[in-house]
Amino acid sequence: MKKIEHLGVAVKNLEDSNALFEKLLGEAPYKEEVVASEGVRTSFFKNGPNKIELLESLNDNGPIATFLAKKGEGIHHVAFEVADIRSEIARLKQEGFEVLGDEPKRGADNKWVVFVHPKSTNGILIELCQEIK
Ligand SMILES: CC[C@H](C(=O)O)C(=O)SCCNC(=O)CCNC(=O)[C@H](O)C(C)(C)COP(=O)(O)OP(=O)(O)OC[C@H]1O[C@@H](n2cnc3c(N)ncnc32)[C@H](O)[C@@H]1OP(=O)(O)O
Ligand SMILES: [Co+2]
Repeated sequence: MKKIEHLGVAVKNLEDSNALFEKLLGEAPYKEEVVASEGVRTSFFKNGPNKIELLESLNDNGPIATFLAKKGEGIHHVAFEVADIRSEIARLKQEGFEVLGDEPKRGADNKWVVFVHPKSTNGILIELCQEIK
């Protein structure tokens, strides 16, 4: 793992939360992006070397909708940047982590992504991200 790539925050309303985080961070989001495969609409804020990803659900049954229904708004996942996502998938599986899927999938912000189930990581949903060159 190279660094924390972003913190994912589940929100009910992206426009309201964009305005709130713009006040908090002192700058506007640098992008908004729909990731239909995940049923999410996202916005990204840079904060020095770090990023915050806000996620609103596009449907009533996707991961963000389920999370919001159960836990309300808040930190949803921690994403790590990796150099080689496929070798990280193999390594983590070997180490006994529950990696969700054998292959990376296309995520937001021009990344290949995969997730690790929170039950194998002390309750934190982990995302691995590799830049798509
Ligand atoms: C990819 C675009 C973008 C990007 O950055 O590129 C994103 O980040 S998209 C983010 C949204 N997509 C995902 O989260 C995909 C991975 N998540 C999943 O596959 C599911 O959410 C999963 C498997 C983690 C949970 O789904 P499930 O249907 O099992 O929901 P449950 O509510 O039954 O959860 C089971 C169990 O896990 C706990 N849980 C669920 N989500 C989280 C979470 N984000 N953080 C911590 N814990 C979580 C939940 O409370 C349940 O625990 P229990 O003790 O049984 O109540
Ligand atoms: Co993310």
